[in-house]
Amino acid sequence: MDSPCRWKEGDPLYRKLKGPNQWPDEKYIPEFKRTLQTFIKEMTEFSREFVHLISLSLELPYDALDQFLDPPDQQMNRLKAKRDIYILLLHHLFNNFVKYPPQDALDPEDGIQGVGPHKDPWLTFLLQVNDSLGLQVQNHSGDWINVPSIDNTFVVNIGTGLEGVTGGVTVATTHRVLNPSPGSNPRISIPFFQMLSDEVVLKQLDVPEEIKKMARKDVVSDADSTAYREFLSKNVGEGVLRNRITSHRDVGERHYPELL
Ligand SMILES: O=C(O)CCC(=O)C(=O)O
Ligand SMILES: [Fe+2]
Repeated sequence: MDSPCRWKEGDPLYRKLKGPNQWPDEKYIPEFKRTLQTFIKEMTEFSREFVHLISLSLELPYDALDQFLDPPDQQMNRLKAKRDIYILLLHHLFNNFVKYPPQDALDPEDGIQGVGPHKDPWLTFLLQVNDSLGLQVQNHSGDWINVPSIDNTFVVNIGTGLEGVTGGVTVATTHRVLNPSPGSNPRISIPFFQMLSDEVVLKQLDVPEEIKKMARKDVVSDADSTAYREFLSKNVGEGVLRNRITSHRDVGERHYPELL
């Protein structure tokens, strides 16, 4: 779970993208590391069961999607954190992770968009910790719909990789986050990303014809899907690296100029 950096001279560059977790000092946040390690372990097991349910609902063997994931004991999943979490944790204990301040607390130059329209890579399980609105999903007609927080409930986002391997039956969720309206509380969320194995090349599964017919052809999305095409032509590690350096060009120019 505490992934070491696996890259060594001569290895593909994408192996540099995974490194050890940066835990805050226990003296400031006692139990933080242990609590989160438990959370990640339980989410890893739960998300594994969840992909089995997706396979079964597509009338495939329960483990049909496992080939795209690392074995359970080596799988590295990802929680998203922002730096100010550590400060928040001192006050509220565990349940805070990504914080979206209300619009009136933002620098006007930064706009009100917490995260722009996009699709995730594979499967995301999102805990909305408090009830400040911000997350929106785009329906098939192109309208943006608020996603309210419901107690003890995960929001599950389907990603482009999963859409690709099911031949479009499980449509990737286009979503975005707006900062909460002026005067609201900050919005807090904990996204858990189930990660694909870097070494696999995604390929379409043999989904039965009568299920494949259910794939929608008329989906409107404000997010483009180039990442998905990358995933189908190269292994996942290459696709992720290329996607990161194009979405964060400044970082790409500094660390991977030869790839741009
Ligand atoms: O914070 C959220 O609620 C969603 C964040 C998100 O969409 C992402 O990190 O991919
Ligand atoms: Fe997302």
